[in-house]
Amino acid sequence: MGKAMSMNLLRHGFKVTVWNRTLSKFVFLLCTALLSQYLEWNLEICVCDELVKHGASIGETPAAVVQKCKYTIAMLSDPAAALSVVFDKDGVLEQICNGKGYIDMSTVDADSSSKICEAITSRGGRFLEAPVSGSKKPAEDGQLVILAAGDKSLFDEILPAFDVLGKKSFFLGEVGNGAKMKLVVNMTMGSMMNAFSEGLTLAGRSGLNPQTLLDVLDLGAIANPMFKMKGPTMLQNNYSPAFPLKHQQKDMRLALALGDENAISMPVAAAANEAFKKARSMGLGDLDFSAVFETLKADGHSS
Ligand SMILES: NC(=O)C1=CN([C@@H]2O[C@H](COP(=O)(O)OP(=O)(O)OC[C@H]3O[C@@H](n4cnc5c(N)ncnc54)[C@H](OP(=O)(O)O)[C@@H]3O)[C@@H](O)[C@H]2O)C=CC1
Ligand SMILES: O=CC(=O)O
Repeated sequence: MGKAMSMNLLRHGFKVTVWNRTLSKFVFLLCTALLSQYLEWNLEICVCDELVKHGASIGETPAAVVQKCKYTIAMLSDPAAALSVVFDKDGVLEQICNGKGYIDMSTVDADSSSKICEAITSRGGRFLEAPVSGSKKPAEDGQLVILAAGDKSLFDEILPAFDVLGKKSFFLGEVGNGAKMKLVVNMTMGSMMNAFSEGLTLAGRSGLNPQTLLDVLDLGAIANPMFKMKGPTMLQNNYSPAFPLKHQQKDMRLALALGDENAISMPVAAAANEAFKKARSMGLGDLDFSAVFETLKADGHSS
């Protein structure tokens, strides 16, 4: 996601400095690779190297990026990564100060976002959480839906960048609201994906053509872009990752924790989370979240 979003900003004339944890790993590995000739290490340069070809500069650490830039955008896997990039050595806090803005677009829980906000603002910086809805393709096409909350003045200043990254930016008020909105959306999406997988499996096992099911669904009241896009690839057992399953399971887990805090019973989401956990235990975590379909195949045929 970070790569697609950076590429988009570059295409639209923004000056971009990038940092990725793997790049620092690569710098170290390259020296060793000269001796050991492990070719796969050369692949590791891709994430940032391609961006550099399109005009990006490289920051050696998160702190170096913040030092150089007025606005820093983070797009990281989960709460642990988001916290680490801010609080750890060479992290954002070492350079954030008055006049600088930090925008975290990762999907995290409201508590982690609030912790980051407090740390940034206590050093004089401004903070916005801005998780996004939409996957790799919408990120490449600048069609994300941005769910921002926090510092309104920072939101207004960063809007030209959001307008490039997304098709619509919502400002949802105080920090935490963007994180919560994103988790509610992905909890719904994850539950839908499981119902869809069960429908495809039931159709196939009961003697119907699953392709015909896709056509029927697409003409009715529950037609939606996700079924339309994922259905055909799922029927081909193609789970090339757009939204990694491990991240969908993380979002289910965080949404269930939000339900817990608010005493909301969510049996459907809880069952969906179990299915995603099962998929992870089957080694499918790095595939697209639609690979949860495979958990039903693993159950075997009934007579
Ligand atoms: N893919 C999608 O369709 C969408 C994803 N999202 C959300 O966006 C975020 C990013 O998703 P996506 O790009 O798909 O995920 P990826 O797994 O492709 O990328 C995760 C990034 O986080 C970095 N990272 C992980 N742990 C750490 C750490 N401890 N310290 C520093 N960096 C770390 C990784 O670095 P490294 O390369 O070194 O591993 C990588 O750059 C997630 O929160 C996800 O839920 C939101 C909408 C859509
Ligand atoms: O978070 C994933 C998405 O597709 O949105």
